[in-house]
Amino acid sequence: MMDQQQVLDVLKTVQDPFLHKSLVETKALKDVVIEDGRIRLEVALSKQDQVKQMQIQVEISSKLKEQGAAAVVVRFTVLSAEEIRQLGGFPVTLPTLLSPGVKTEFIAVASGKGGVGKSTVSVNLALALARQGKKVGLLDADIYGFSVPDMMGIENRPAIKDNRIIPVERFGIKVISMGFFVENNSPVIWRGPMLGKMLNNFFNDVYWGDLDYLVLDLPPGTGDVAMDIHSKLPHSKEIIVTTPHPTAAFVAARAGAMATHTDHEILGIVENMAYYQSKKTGEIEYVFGKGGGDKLSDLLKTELLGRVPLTQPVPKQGVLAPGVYFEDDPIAPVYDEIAHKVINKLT
Ligand SMILES: Nc1ncnc2c1ncn2[C@@H]1O[C@H](COP(=O)(O)OP(=O)(O)OP(=O)(O)O)[C@@H](O)[C@H]1O
Repeated sequence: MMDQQQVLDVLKTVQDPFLHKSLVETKALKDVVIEDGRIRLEVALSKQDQVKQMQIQVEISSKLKEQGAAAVVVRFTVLSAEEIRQLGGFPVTLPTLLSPGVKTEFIAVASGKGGVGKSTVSVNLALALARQGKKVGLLDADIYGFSVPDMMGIENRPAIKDNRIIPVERFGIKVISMGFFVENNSPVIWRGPMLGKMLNNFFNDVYWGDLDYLVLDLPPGTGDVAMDIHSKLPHSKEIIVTTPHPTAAFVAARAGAMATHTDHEILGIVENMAYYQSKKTGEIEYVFGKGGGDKLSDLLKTELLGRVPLTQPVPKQGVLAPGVYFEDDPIAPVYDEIAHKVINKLT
């Protein structure tokens, strides 16, 4: 007569193919029913992969049959991101080419919809972190709508050394963007699997070296690519960018919901284009409405990290970087304050 202990003894000898730990260590067994020698199991793996599932199904069922089971049915589910995190995450944590021994925090910048200033916030947060003496990388993962190279005025391309991509350095930040890999700003028309591969390359083949923070400019919304990144980076922390309009905050809440769904901790909200202050009279106008940032932080039970006013960066003589608020720009302290809060939260 088969019993649950025999099932566990067998699962001890079968490994999760991605975590390389036994299915007992990963607490993969979610349900088991044994009736007249017939066994029905529910097993959670760390990723959904049909080929691996088939192999494991064959392995488990042949081992249980050797023990006397008459029939074995295995149903597969996926471990939650939290379970994976508790197990120490995937052995190959992304990006793999970070210097060993250095703890890099991933900060993903997300938004509910396009055009709210997600890339602007990513770039200027990266710069503000660097101003505080941190080693910072910036990954423009907005694959369809990359804009970081233009904003930072990057004209050169990454070098390739020993089969690895070396990020371009600009203002002390190591930058990688899809824009470096397309000709003449041509539109990216790739579909899901190719994009997934490109992202893997960004994570795996780029030599990031020594980083304290890797800021990720995510694609807007909750589409496939954003979802993919969420699941690829189980440890990343998120900042959500919204405009002050309450409806925009409502849309941004969806990006927040995706973050929480994938167990990403939300560091806080940045309300961009929060108000316009007249340079002549000092009068403040709420051009895009008011209260969106507060509403979103209430909804997501997180902090409002900062309000960035509507204003163009002051150009720096001889430097082309139209999206950068340099250290002497009146807006720089707003970003410094946001960076300061982020550093405190992550320390
Ligand atoms: N606070 C601001 N004041 C004035 N202009 C801004 C501000 N923030 C962003 N912009 C401008 O708004 C436009 C959209 O910004 P940005 O590209 O950062 O948005 P996005 O959310 O990343 O958009 P997408 O998702 O489409 O890439 C840019 O031209 C940018 O320079």
